Order: sequence, then C-alpha cells, then structure tokens
Amino acid sequence: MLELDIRSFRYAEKEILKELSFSLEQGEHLVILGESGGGKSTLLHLIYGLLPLDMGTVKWQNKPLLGPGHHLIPGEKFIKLVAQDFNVMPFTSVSENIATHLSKLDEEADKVRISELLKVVDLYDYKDTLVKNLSGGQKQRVAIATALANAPQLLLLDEPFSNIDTFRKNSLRRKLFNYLKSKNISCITATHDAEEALSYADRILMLKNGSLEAIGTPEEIYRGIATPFQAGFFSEFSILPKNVLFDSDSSEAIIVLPHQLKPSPVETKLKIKVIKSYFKGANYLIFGIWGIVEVYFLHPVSLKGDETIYLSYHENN
Ligand SMILES: Nc1ncnc2c1ncn2[C@@H]1O[C@H](COP(=O)(O)OP(=O)(O)OP(=O)(O)O)[C@@H](O)[C@H]1O
Repeated sequence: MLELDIRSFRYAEKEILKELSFSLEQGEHLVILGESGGGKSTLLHLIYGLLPLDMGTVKWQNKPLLGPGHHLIPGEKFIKLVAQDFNVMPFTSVSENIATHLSKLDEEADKVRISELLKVVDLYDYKDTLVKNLSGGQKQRVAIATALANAPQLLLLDEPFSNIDTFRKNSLRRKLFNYLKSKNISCITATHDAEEALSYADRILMLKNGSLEAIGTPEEIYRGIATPFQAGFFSEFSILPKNVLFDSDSSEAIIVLPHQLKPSPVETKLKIKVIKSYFKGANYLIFGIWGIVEVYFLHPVSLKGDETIYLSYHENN
C-alpha cells in the first residue's frame, strides 16, 4: 500500500503542492485529475523518487521511501514511471526495447512475455520495427510496454494516451487497465481527461492549485460536483437558483449539468431563449440564455436561434 502525506513541495520560491494526503491499495487505480500546470507530473515524480520531499512522506508497505538523495540512480525499482517525454531507445526495435527490461535468463520465457506485452499495447505487428520509425503515439505505447516488462508493483502514468488517436485509445485503455487489474498492479494516472477518469478509475483525486479538491469513486465525484472548477472538467454547465429549478425557498445558485435540464411540455420558471445548437453526435448541446444567465442543455434535435423553450430540472438523470 502507498501512503502519501505532502505538507508542502516547492520549486524554489513557488509552492506547487500543499496539504495533500491519500493512500492507495494494492491493485487500485487512482486517477489524478487536474488542470495543466496544476502539479500532476510533480506529484508523480515525488512518488517515484525523482524529487526530494522535505516537508512530507511517501511510504510503501509502511516504510518511508527516501528520495533521490539515497539512491545512485533516482527512482524506486518496484515503481515504473511512464513520463511525458517517454524514454525509449530509438535505434533498436520495439521488441529489443522491451527485452532490455527483462531478466534475459530464459530466452523462451522472455519471448512469451514480449509477445504478451506487445498484445496489451497493440504493437505486435511492429515488433521488429525500429522505434525511431514509429509515430509519437506508437512510441508512447512502447514506453508503456517497457514499463510493464519487469512487472512493477506500482505504475505511474503521466498523460499516457496524449498522443494516441481516439480509435486506438479506447481499445488500448481497456486492454491496459484490464491487464493491470489481472496482475494486481497499482496504478496512478495523471490526466486532464475527465471521461478517461470516469471510465477507468477506481477513485479520482481532483487537484486544484496543488491541493486536494475532492477524492472519491467516479460516481461520488460526478454526483458531488459542486463548484465551477469541478464541473469544468466534465462539460459546460449552468449556474441557476434553486427556487427556479424546483420548489424551494432558497435563491442559492447551484451547478447544473446539461443532461439535468430537459424540455418541459408545460410552462416552468426556466424560460430559455435559444442562442445556438452544437451537434454532439447522439444529441445537440443547446446554448441559451435565461435573462442574462447562460444555460446549457441537451436536446434530441437542433433548435433555431431566438426560439424559446421551457426547461425542467432532473437532479439524478
Ligand atoms: N523543474 C522545475 N522547476 C521549476 N518549476 C517547475 C519545474 N517543473 C515544473 N515546474 C512548474 O510547476 C508547476 C506544476 O508543473 P507540473 O508539470 O507538475 O504540472 P502538470 O499538472 O503535470 O501540468 P501538465 O498537465 O501541463 O503536464 C508548473 O507551474 C510548472 O511550470
């Protein structure tokens, strides 16, 4: 089990992470969701042991990890980090890149292992290709396979699918995260892709200005969205008073996601003037105004600008 307790971490004068504590069970997948520049990579580098943590502790199986000052080569052996500048050897083949991380004691066993990993990252057909001749996304997949070669106990993935097209990304994510579960490998993924976090995390940790904004299962995080910062990861949103949405004495404004507003066949307090419809495939995202307040909702067909429509609120839909 990983236990992390960061009081503060600074690069020179600038505090990047503060008051951040969490633990991770063996086999668990935690997704760190945060804005660009929010400290996600720094957090992974601290866990891996590339950066010194003077004000805080990182423990693995109850033992403190001592950081770069205590190792000749920084980084813990049982942890693998796939960094954004994925470290691959360009002038050797895909298979050789993976093989360098294997024991080389049993050639047959290594071959089987290489094939298994190539299938996880969908690169079997490229096993003899030189890495320099691969695309950015393919190199990223080689980096993931090499990180898995020596069966780490904890895998740290920094924006692991940033160079990979949507078509391949979906199948790769399913294969990779299923593989990690089947081998009981713990994983921490840093991303700003909320859809990825919802689909593949056991728990999500939202990071805001280097501090913990929220932590919980994907359902808890999504159903608990309470601030514009949190909502902003997932979709457009509206901020509307309770007494307009439902029977309430309160004029307090709350966050409303597009799918929570539906066209109403009867008049409601929420009469919207349509501004624009955006095609989203399965439906349209409609942007409208209620007075001067921006409102976003989903609709099965496109609506014309200046059209008016009544909406009703459905909290759990
Ligand atoms: N070596 C460094 N020295 C000084 N400042 C740094 C260093 N590395 C990162 N920073 C700063 O620390 C902050 C956090 O950076 P970090 O790379 O951890 O963010 P991130 O959430 O991973 O961002 P992204 O999603 O864009 O990769 C940024 O403001 C960055 O400029």
